[in-house]
Amino acid sequence: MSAERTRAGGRPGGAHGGSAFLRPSERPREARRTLRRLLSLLAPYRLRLAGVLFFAVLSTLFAVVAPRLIGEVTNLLFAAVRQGGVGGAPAFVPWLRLGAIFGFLVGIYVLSFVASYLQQVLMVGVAQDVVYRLRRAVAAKLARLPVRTFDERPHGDLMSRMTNDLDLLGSTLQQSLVDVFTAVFSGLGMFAVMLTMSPQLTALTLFLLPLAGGIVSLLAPRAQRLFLRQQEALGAVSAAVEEHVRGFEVTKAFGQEERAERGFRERNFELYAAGWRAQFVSGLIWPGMGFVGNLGYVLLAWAGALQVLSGRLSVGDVQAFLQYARQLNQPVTQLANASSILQSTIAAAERVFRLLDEPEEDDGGASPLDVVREARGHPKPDSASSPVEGRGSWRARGDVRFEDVWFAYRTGEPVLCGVSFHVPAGTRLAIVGPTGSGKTTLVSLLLRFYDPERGQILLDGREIREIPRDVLRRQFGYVPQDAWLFPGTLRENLLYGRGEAEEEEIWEVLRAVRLADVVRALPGGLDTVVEEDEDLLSQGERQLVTIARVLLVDPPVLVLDEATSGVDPHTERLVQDALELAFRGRTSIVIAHRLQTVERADRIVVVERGRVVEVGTHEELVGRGGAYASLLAAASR
Ligand SMILES: Nc1ncnc2c1ncn2[C@@H]1O[C@H](COP(=O)(O)OP(=O)(O)OP(=O)(O)O)[C@@H](O)[C@H]1O
Repeated sequence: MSAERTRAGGRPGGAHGGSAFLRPSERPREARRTLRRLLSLLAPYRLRLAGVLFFAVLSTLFAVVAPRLIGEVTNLLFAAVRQGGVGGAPAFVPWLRLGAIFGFLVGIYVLSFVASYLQQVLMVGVAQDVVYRLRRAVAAKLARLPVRTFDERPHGDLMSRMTNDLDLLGSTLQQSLVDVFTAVFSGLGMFAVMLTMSPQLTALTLFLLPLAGGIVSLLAPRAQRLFLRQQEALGAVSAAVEEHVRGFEVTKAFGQEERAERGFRERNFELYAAGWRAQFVSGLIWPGMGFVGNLGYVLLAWAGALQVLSGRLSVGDVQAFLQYARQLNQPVTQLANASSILQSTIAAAERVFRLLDEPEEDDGGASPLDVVREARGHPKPDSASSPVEGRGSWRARGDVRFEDVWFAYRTGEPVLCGVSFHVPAGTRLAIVGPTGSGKTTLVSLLLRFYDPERGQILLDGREIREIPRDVLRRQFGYVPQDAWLFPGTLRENLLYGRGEAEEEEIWEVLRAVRLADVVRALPGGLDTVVEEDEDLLSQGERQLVTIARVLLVDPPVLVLDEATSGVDPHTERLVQDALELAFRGRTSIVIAHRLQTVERADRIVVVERGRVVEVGTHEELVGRGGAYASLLAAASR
């Protein structure tokens, strides 16, 4: 171990800071399997890792050799002083020999330093490469996960795979692994030298070494528990602060400042008490270890002195030995530290691998269904232009049919109960119903974010499960309720579903939805970067962008979740006009909130609690005086 590293490792923590073994570490569930998988990730870097090992051995040279050589210096000086007699000047000082030893020491020091540097460089490259590859794999995986996975987990949880877990993996590979290598090599090296010098003193050192570890194993679990409590208390304080800040106006409006402050004071005191205890107990560990270490040191010095007196060891040897004994503590604490970090890292890697192993959205167009259908003697509808075979070019006519569709997000809580309706190609369907009745779910099933539990959905007479997912989704242009533009340029947002288009075509669409002037007035035109939170574009203009996006794709079916938030009457008219343009010549399925949209629909489906309760045109349904008429009456109230 090089001198720098030894010093840096004097107080364990290394790159991760603090004493890792004092922090509660997570336990991986399948450590072996995860470790094997991690190693297989490292396999392509075999050569570079061999280099890391080689340089790790070299970098420990100084720590292993230096005390022995300095002991040699002591022996030479001691002999010279003895020759001169007590108080007299030494008769002969072997300057040449001393100079050679010091020169050698400097050489080894430089060599250790360079080796340590090269080892870092190699390891950083490997670590960054592995994490880069994993990050790409996770990103690709997220794109292939079914929507259900996102429902079932908090988004923060998934994001944390990408950030915290992969970061920890990177820094451990970069630092802790190197620490482990150097700790092992320097520990073994020093042990071997000590053994050659004095087996008795080595045995004594080995006996004393675990005593310091005993202090750690006595106090560390307690400290870990206390740190956990401190973390919980900190969480409670953060929650209180958030409440304070976010609910500031409500707290004030209801005159609850004092209550809020009292709550905060209590939690703050709990944090103070928990923090004090955790720091106190963990603070005992280092002095305790120091104390035991020093006692051992004294014992070793005494035993060494006895050996010198009996003529079995020289003074320089004992001095070297004492230095080794001191240094030996460092790899031991470093290993203890690294083992805790490694455990957390394996737990993090396990979470990443679990995500990578999540079942993906199947491709759709599952040929088994085709096979079954054909085996039963049903010809494939429209087989001349099959979406499976003509993957790239197939275009539906746009005939959509729901047949007795049942669906539940959670088993036993059906959201759709036997829904059936038909949207002939080129017609417009409005879906209306109270909030929570299942309108959005219908659209989610059509786009195959989820699959029905029973019944089927047909596009041009073909079960949508038989159509490859990518082909299916290309048939739909989706205008979501929330006109969300992702961070990027306006051009990228417009071409999101299309990839590329002629400049003129983009402007044509922009003119059609009457956005051209607005875009021209933007500082960067089409290349203006639109951020989520800034207001270069108004809400209505953002809606127009999402409509223009669909027009550029020109899909056979338009699915629109009509925005509920109102915009000014002028923009509202622009949006309506743009939508009319988008509806033209294609099948349209609209979750409608505006009367105007509903009135113009060829057919209206009224959904209530997951069931279709009425189907008909506006006039028919008004005349019937049923659910639709009540909805209208409620809306105009
Ligand atoms: N991802 C989900 N996981 C679990 N339950 C869900 C999920 N999405 C919707 N639900 C539930 O399914 C039911 C139907 O929801 P859906 O969003 O389809 O209704 P909606 O008619 O579109 O309502 P709104 O008009 O308010 O958008 C509701 O009870 C809702 O709470």
